[in-house]
Amino acid sequence: MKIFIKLSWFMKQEKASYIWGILSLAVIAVLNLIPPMITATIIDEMTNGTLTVQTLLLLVVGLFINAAIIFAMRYVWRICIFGASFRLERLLRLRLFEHFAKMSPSFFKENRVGDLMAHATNDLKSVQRVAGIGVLQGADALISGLSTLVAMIFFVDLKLTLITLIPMPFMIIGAQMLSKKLHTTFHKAQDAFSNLNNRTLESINGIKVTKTFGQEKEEVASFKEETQDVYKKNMAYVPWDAGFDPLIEIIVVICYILLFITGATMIENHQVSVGQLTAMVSYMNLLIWPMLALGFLYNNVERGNVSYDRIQKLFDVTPEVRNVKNAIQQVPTGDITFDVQDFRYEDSTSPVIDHVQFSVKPKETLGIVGKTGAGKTTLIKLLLRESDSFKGSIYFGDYETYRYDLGMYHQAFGYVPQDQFLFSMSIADNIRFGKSDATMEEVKQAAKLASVHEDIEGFAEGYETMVGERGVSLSGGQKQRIAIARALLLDPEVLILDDSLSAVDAKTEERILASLKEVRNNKTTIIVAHRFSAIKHANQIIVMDQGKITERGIHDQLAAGNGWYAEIYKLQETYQGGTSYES
Ligand SMILES: Nc1ncnc2c1ncn2[C@@H]1O[C@H](COP(=O)(O)OP(=O)(O)OP(=O)(O)O)[C@@H](O)[C@H]1O
Repeated sequence: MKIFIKLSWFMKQEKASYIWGILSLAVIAVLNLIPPMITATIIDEMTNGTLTVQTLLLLVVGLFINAAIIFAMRYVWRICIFGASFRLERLLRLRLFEHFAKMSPSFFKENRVGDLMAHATNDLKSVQRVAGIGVLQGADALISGLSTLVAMIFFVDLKLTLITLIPMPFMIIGAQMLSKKLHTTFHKAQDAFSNLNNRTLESINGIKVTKTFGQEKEEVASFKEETQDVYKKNMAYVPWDAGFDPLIEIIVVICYILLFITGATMIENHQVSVGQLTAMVSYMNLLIWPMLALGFLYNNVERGNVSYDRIQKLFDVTPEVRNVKNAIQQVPTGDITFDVQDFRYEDSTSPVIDHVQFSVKPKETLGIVGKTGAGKTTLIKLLLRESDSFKGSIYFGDYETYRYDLGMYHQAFGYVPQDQFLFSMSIADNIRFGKSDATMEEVKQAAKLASVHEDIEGFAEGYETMVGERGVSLSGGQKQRIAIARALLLDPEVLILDDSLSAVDAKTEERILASLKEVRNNKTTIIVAHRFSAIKHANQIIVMDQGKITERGIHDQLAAGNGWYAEIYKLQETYQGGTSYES
C-alpha cells in the first residue's frame, strides 16, 4: 500500500474530492443495506398477515427515495474520485512532457522513444488507476464489505453469516490470482499488437524499398510470423478470461447452498424468519463486489507502485544542461569567441573537438567545411549549448555561454539542422513555429527570402497546405527551404545553416545566399556546407578534420593554397554545379 503514501501529496491536494467521494461511497454502502431490510419486513408482515396498505405504500416510497439518493451519490463519487484520478494523470503527463522538453539529446539516445511513450501511456494509466479505481476498490472493500457484514450479523444472524461466508476467502484469492494472469496475458497480447502496428507502418512506409529489392515474399513471411504471434498471445488470454466468471459463480453458488441448507434448518428452528433469509440472499449479492474489489485491489496497487517508481526514475534524471544560479536574463548579442580544447561524447575515445579556436563578429558569415565526421555539427551543438561540459570557453558577447538563462540564450539563434523536421500542420504554421504571432505578410516575406514562396503558391491550398502524413508530399529541397524560412522569420542574432542547402539546385542556392547577404548584413551567419559554393562568400572559412581546424581563411586564399580545401574545390569545379564531396 506504499503507493498511497507516495501519492499522498496529490491526495492532500485533492482532499475535498476524495473526502466527498468516499463519503458518498459510505452513504451508498449504508443505503444499500436498507432495501433487503424493507423486503424482509414486507415478506414477514405478509407471512404474518399484518401488512397494511399504508405500511406497504410507506415502504415502497422509502425504497424509491433510497434508490434516488443512491443514484445521486453514485454520480457524486464518480465525479469526485475518477475526476481527481484524471487530474492526476493530466498533471503527471504534463510534468513528464515538460521534463522531456528539458532533456538533452543524450537522454533520448539512452531512452528509446517507444519506452518513453510507454511511460507516458501505460505507466501513467496504472498510476491513474490507483488514484481512481484503486481508491474505489479500497473504499468499497472496507466500507461496503464491513457494513454488509455488520448488517448480516445484526439484522440476520452471526452463525448463518459465518457458515455462508466460508467460501468467500477463496473468491478473494481467486480474483487476485486471475486478475494478475489476465493482466499479464492481456498486456502481452497488447504489446504484440502494438509491435504488429509498428511493423505494418514500417512495411508500408518502406514498401518502395521492399519492391525495389524484390523482398515482397520475405516481407509477407515475416509479417505472417508477427500476426501468428498476436494470435497466440490473444489465445493465451482467452482461458483466463473464460475462467473468471465461472470461478466466481461456483463460489457464489457454494455460498448459496450453504446459506439455504443452514437457513432452512434455522427457519425450522425459528432462529431466523423467511424475510431474514431473503435479506441474507440480497446481502450475499451485495458482498460479492467488495470481495472481488479486495482481490483486484492488490494487483492494481502493485502495478501502480511499480509504474510510479518508473516514472519517478525519469523525473530523477536531471537535464545535462541547466541554468546556473543567477543566470543572465538577457538575449546575447555581440562577438562569439569559441575556444574549446577538448570535447568528447560519453562514448568517444578521442576528442571530437580538439583545440578549436575562432571568433565571429556580428555582420560576419562564418563558413565551416570538412570531411564527414570531422566535428562540424558537434561544434554547432556546443554553440547551441546541447552540452556545457567541455574543456575551454565559449563567449557570446560579454559572458561565457553557460552563464545565460537557457531560454534567453536560445532566443539568439535561428537553427536549421541537417535533419530538419516539419510538423503535421500547415506550411504557414510550420514557418511561424518560433514566432506564433507572426503575420501572414511576415511568413510570406520569410518564404520569399528562402526562395520557397513560389513553390508554396503553387500548391492548391497555398500556405494553408498541410504538411505530414495526411498532407502534401514535399521534396527534400522544399522541406529545407521551409525550414530556412522558419529560421529567417525570427531574424535571429545568429543564423545557423547546418548543411541546409544540400538539396537545392545551384541557382536556388545562389538566390538564397543573395537574400541572406541582404537581410543579414548586421547579424552573424554560420553556414556548414559540403558544397563550397554555399560558403564562398563567407568572411571567414574554417576547415575541420578529426575535430581540429586544419585550414582557415577566405575562399580565394584557401582555393589558391595547396591544402584539402583547394583539392576539393578543384574537384567541385570540374563537376560543374558543385558536387558535394564525401572523401
Ligand atoms: N551523439 C553522439 N554521440 C557519440 N558520438 C557522436 C555523436 N554525434 C556525433 N558523434 C561522433 O562525433 C564525430 C563528429 O560528428 P559530427 O556529426 O560533429 O561530424 P560532422 O562533421 O558534422 O559530419 P557530417 O558532415 O557527416 O555531418 C563523429 O565521429 C560522430 O560519429
